[in-house]
Amino acid sequence: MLRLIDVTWLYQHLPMRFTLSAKQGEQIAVLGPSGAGKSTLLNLVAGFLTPASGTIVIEGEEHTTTPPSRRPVSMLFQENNLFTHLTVRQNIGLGLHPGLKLNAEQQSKLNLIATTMGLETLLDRLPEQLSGGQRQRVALARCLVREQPVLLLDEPFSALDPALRQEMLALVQEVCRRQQLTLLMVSHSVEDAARIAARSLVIADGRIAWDGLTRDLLSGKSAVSELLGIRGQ
Ligand SMILES: Nc1ncnc2c1ncn2[C@@H]1O[C@H](COP(=O)(O)OP(=O)(O)OP(=O)(O)O)[C@@H](O)[C@H]1O
Repeated sequence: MLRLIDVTWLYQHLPMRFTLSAKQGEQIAVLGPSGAGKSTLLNLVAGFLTPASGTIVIEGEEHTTTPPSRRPVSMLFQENNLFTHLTVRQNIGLGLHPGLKLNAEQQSKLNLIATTMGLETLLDRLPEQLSGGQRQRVALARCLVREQPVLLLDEPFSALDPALRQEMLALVQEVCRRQQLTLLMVSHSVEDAARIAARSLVIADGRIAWDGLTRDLLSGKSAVSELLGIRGQ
């Protein structure tokens, strides 16, 4: 369970305020125009930004000022998620232990997630020896191996070609269902959002301008559809 109560963040020109409640295991797409505050919302939940006021509750505990590493949250960015001098195995291992001292149980957890994500033959490669899709797969594996209940994805697959993007979305959806993860995923594509999230938020000018069913957005019937460039039939 995730709750944001009047969480504010002040950039000089754009005060932002978010109130939001998500059930455990709920998948939510975060949509809206460029510069509206989508990444800011995720960064507040992850703890990379500390709110000026308001309250953040995750899994029944207040985390408004908890540092990112101590929040029950994993976050995946659009790019630059991996350490270039570390192998795939080490990059995933960082999700389990910052000093990479893994015990037997952690080692087997790492191997299991690598197999689930189809990375078992790539474990000794460096990121530069991987394709863009494989790199994001490794980054996602590092998030998932931490087994945190909240997963935040900030346009994670937008640099990938459409077929690979669909494949990654299907993978995320399956993992979220299996592990009952609460997902917030920023996307520029309502179609991508619809594949993975029944519920969407539309952020505009630092506020949640709309919160409802993704299919209502897609149909173009909602007042905010226009904001996303969707026209009703
Ligand atoms: N560190 C910062 N200092 C000042 N302003 C910032 C900072 N980071 C972001 N902003 C501004 O805050 C606003 C919201 O940024 P944010 O990155 O949350 O938007 P976004 O909806 O994720 O946009 P995009 O879709 O383009 O990634 C933008 O106007 C941005 O220029």
